[in-house]
Amino acid sequence: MEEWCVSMPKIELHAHLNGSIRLTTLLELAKALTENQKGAVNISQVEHVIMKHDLSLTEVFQLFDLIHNVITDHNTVTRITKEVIEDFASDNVVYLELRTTPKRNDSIGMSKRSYVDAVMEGLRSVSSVDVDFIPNTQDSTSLSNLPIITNENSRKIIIVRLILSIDRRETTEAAMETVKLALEMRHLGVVGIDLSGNPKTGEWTTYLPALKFAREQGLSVTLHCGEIRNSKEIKNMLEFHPQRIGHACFFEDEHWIKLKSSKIPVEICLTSNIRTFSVASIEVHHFACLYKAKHPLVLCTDDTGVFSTRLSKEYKLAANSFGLGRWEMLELSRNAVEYIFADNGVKNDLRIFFNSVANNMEV
Ligand SMILES: CNc1ncnc2c1ncn2[C@@H]1O[C@H](COP(=O)(O)O)[C@@H](O)[C@H]1O
Ligand SMILES: [Zn+2]
Repeated sequence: MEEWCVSMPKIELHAHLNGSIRLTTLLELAKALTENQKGAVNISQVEHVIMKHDLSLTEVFQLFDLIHNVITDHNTVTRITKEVIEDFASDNVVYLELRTTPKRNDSIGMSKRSYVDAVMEGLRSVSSVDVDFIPNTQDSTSLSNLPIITNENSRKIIIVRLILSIDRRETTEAAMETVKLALEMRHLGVVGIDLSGNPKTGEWTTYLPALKFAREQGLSVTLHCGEIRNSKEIKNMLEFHPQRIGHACFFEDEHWIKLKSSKIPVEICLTSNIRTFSVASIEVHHFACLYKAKHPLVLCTDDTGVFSTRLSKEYKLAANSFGLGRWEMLELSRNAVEYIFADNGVKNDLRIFFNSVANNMEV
């Protein structure tokens, strides 16, 4: 089962760059900080938090602060991007929407733009697999060259698009700057905007002007929605009708009704929800109910580093917990093609690709 989940081509639509850092890299970088830089970082604390199995949402956001204190300069951003892409590709993810919060740090001359440029440099510097990240003007991707069944010897190809995140700690102006940056960088593969960050912080309405502007300009929008109990926010977010939402853990009856009639696809992050106690146990996870109702769904990892997971593990967990067979898993993966933010050229190539995988599959 595990091997099958790895070999099956997959689509990842909810992965945060800094949360997907390799833990070995995080520790290496934390240890290499100079005494001066160490000021903000307590190494034994980093080690302690990394080793913990379950993390409350509060602890998760403390860990993100630690990670951000270690990943400060452009070269490090480039390095972790490269490693994250290699890790997703080795798990046979063929299409990845990677999201990250553009960060400004005046003391080292980092602007939101130069941060995203450093991410782009990371995409460019991957050499072990072919990375398709610049939208093609000829309406076709390198996927058309992909062998139908990936085997040991075939060279891997991964299509990567970027989503820029707004952190719930930011101001309306900072959010607007992120949206404008996304618009400027569309030709470089930026396809959407995400609202994330500690759900206990701030009001999502602070970002409404930026989110509305993004949508008016044709960017796709995904919102972290219902990570904590907040009935009014969930209701208003659904009324905004984003292209996708993430999590949907603390939904009440009226929210389920709204969600189901809206057909908004949900990015499901099983391990993340269990580890942060957002859902009591896998047996009662809302995946089962939405899957049964044939609601648009996509399995995602959220933060592979922080939650020690990979997309193949999420599929295996779903298969074991909800009794999905190989065919159902492939269908789940294939359906995600319909919810991607990239253009129709990419969508068509992925449809053709998954069709041939399905036609050649031995069940
Ligand atoms: C556990 N569930 C979650 N809920 C909300 N926001 C999350 C998150 N996981 C990650 N992030 C958001 O992504 C940032 C790290 O990646 P980047 O620095 O953007 O690459 C976190 O600081 C947080 O804002
Ligand atoms: Zn997330």
